[in-house]
Amino acid sequence: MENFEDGAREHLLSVNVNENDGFNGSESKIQVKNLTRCLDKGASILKNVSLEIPRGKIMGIIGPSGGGKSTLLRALNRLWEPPSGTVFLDGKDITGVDVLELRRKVGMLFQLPVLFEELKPFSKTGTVADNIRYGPLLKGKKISDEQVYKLLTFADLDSSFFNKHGNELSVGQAQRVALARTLANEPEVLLLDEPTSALDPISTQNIEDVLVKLKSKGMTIVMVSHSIKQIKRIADVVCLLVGGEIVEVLSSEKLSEAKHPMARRFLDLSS
Ligand SMILES: Nc1ncnc2c1ncn2[C@@H]1O[C@H](COP(=O)(O)OP(=O)(O)OP(=O)(O)O)[C@@H](O)[C@H]1O
Repeated sequence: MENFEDGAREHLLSVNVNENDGFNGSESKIQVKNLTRCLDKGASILKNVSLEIPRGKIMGIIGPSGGGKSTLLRALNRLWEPPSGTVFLDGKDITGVDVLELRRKVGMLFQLPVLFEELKPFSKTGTVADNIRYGPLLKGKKISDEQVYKLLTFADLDSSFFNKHGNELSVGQAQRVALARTLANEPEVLLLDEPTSALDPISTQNIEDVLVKLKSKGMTIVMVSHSIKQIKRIADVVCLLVGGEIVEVLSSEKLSEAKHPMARRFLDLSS
């Protein structure tokens, strides 16, 4: 953590590690129990999915297209509203938690970053700094310039980005700003839906490095990726989702030992 100075470290650690919450490192941060999503026409996107997402680790979610990966991820911060009694954060049913509070705790980064041009009622300019400040301002907290610089540094962006606008950034830079903006909310969990699929290898590595740093601070990370290589590089645990069902959960070193025929086929064709 050479670049991340004390203030910002405290800023993140204060929310990521809570010694008194009754869990230890080996227990689940998120539990999914018998989660099903059916479409109006009767088809199921998710079929009775149960999953333990370990605290302070990176879990990769992989599987063929249309298998329900994004739907599962979106259920974890109620971008899709799961039925009550199916998703728990620190043992608490997330459908009983205020949705904005939940989304601060469980932040999400998408495949293509979108920076806000106008941030009513706080700013009309929509600079990188304005974007980073937006989440905390919504709950009445103004973060200082110094904290913004520290979040930029943490996301591997130098201070020249502070006053830039979204249209001056590459997709990779915008993705790192989006990450800094999410981190300004001090999330405990980070959900990522193919966050590097639009990025070049160097930008991809920058994002992966930041994710590994966040994990080392105790953050729980859940990442959907189509890259088996990426999953092997950074994930601790891998969940294989095929046709709306979890067919295997393995440590990433044991991915090649997956037994389910569809999972095997997917892995063979992807490697
Ligand atoms: N709101 C919706 N209404 C109708 N069908 C939906 C909806 N959301 C998802 N689906 C369908 O559910 C299935 C699973 O979608 P989902 O995006 O979760 O899969 P995925 O594994 O993330 O796919 P990909 O890897 O292609 O992104 C797909 O067939 C999709 O078309």
